[in-house]
Amino acid sequence: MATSATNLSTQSLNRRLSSLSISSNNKLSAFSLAVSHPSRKSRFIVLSANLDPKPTVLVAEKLGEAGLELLKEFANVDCSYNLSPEELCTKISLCDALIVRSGTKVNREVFESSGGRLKVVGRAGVGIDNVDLAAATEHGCLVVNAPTANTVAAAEHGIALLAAMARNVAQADASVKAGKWQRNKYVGVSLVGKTLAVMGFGKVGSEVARRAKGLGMHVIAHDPYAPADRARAIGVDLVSFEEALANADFISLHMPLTPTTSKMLNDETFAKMKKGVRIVNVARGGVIDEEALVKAIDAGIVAQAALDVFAEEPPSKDSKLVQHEKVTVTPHLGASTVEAQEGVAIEIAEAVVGALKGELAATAVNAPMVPAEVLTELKPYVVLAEKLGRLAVQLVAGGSGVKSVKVAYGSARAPDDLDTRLLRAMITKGLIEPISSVFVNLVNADFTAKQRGLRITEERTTLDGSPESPLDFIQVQISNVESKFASAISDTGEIKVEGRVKDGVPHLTKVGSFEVDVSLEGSIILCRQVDQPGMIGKVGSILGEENVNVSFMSVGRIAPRKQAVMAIGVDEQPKRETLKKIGDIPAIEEFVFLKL
Ligand SMILES: NC(=O)C1=CN([C@@H]2O[C@H](COP(=O)(O)OP(=O)(O)OC[C@H]3O[C@@H](n4cnc5c(N)ncnc54)[C@H](O)[C@@H]3O)[C@@H](O)[C@H]2O)C=CC1
Ligand SMILES: O=C(O)C(=O)COP(=O)(O)O
Repeated sequence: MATSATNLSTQSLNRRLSSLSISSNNKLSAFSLAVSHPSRKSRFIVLSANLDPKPTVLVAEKLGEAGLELLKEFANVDCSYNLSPEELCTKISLCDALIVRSGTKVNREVFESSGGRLKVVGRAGVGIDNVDLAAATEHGCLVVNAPTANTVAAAEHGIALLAAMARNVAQADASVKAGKWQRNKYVGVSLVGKTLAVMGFGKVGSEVARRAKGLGMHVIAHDPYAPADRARAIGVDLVSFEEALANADFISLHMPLTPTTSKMLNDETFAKMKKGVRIVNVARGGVIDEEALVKAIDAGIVAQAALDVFAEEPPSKDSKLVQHEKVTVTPHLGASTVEAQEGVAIEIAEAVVGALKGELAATAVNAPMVPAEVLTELKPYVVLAEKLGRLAVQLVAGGSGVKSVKVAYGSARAPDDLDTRLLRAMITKGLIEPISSVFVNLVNADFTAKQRGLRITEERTTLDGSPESPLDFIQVQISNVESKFASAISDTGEIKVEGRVKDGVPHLTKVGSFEVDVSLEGSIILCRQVDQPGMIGKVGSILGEENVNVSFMSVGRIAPRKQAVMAIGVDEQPKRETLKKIGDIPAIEEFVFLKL
């Protein structure tokens, strides 16, 4: 890896070659050019090009070796720890994926600086409060995490802090090392028979509860979203927030940091706690109002606290909370066991590699998670959905402005058995990409549609028949627009295209009110003509003369010798003159060429 910075002034632009990334075989793998433009607000525009077919993964915090090995099999891996925010923003334009732990803020500026190249952010752990999910989604960047591999480590650390706090282990240790022997000062309290309130009964919370029961504690839990049967199975009572506060001798926090949980423990809530309560936090510092905690300790409401996490990390050296003798602290070590870090590294490397390969991630945070078996089944319908979107939008006459799209799914399956989020996203992609420079994927589809004022409604028709295949047909209708191919307008006035999957291949089966049957591969010419003999031959020979290969032809007609629509699948894009020759055939009333 080499970095060079050279100043090249021009009249109006101040360009700076910000970084050069050289792959291990010393070939230039990518470059980025940072341009600061005086007339624009933005500090710089990053132009970058990837000259290496292998994607580049920036690992910005320490990751287990096994995960790095997995990444290296597939990508160029750049391990650069302790980057400043500016360095991260500069480097990111050369990266397809970024892997972080809790110590890196992946904010909006990071996504903006990536110049669209960053496709995946992998959080090697659970909490994604350090990643700006809205910005990621707006930039079409998938965020994945590693939600399971550090659960036990975090729960064990919670229990370690609970016991260490109750028996003053850290304070007594420091005292002995300072040459003292203060046996009376460090008398502790017992855990057995005490009530522990677990706040947030998810993966870590339930493992803490299980272990605390083993220590003879009475465990209650508060979690508005936890299933009661999971709590019952462990022998834990789910209670209200107020009940938990009023009854707990110990409170252990295990919820994510969200706008709702931010400063959940504050002056008001400390006042509702049992006098002498002890608090453990291995979740996120921000769920406690730290100033209020210091006050509650000094007022004798809270007897002790044991904290692994802080609102600001690292906390300031003179933090009253950290320095308080009744507070035991660790530097965010919950996930830091050898075993957990290996597990997390593998879990995140697999998720990031899968996402870079275009697979749908099982641990996606900002996109629908689609189980592998559902995906296999839906695959051809996903292709069909995108192609129908592409066809429909190309039928709109310029300037009409697409605002309202109705998608109808015909299926013999019960509505609950058909998850259409993936299909809707692909239709959106098909509708938007041909008419804009925006890149649409599963992550940003709904956001992009909303931003463009595109309203997509879905309707399902439950059909009789076999629920073996997930869908019978998909229809895309665009309302309140004119069409450049009038025959695509249905009886009810919308542009309408319908498709089906036949033998695993997506087919166009209806245009407006005309039934056709053409496989959706290559591109399509649609012609409306007066139904008469010889039309297929005439059009076919014009295309043949111009060396355009016809893959499929189908004619749909209202009645013999009346109007018909001919759909012709072509492998190559015909030249403008060739299309004109088709249009000049006297019986052809209108025609359109559609790129798939
Ligand atoms: N200190 C460390 O190194 C580690 C910290 N963590 C943190 O621990 C926390 C829990 O992680 P997991 O159990 O894996 O997550 P999880 O998602 O399995 O569980 C979180 C639970 O909190 C509940 N919850 C959400 N809002 C709540 C509210 N207002 N009140 C009560 N409960 C609420 C959810 O329903 C869920 O059951 C997260 O904040 C995570 O970032 C996790 C691993 C290591
Ligand atoms: O997984 C989590 O939520 C954690 O807090 C662990 O953080 P870390 O990966 O150790 O920086």
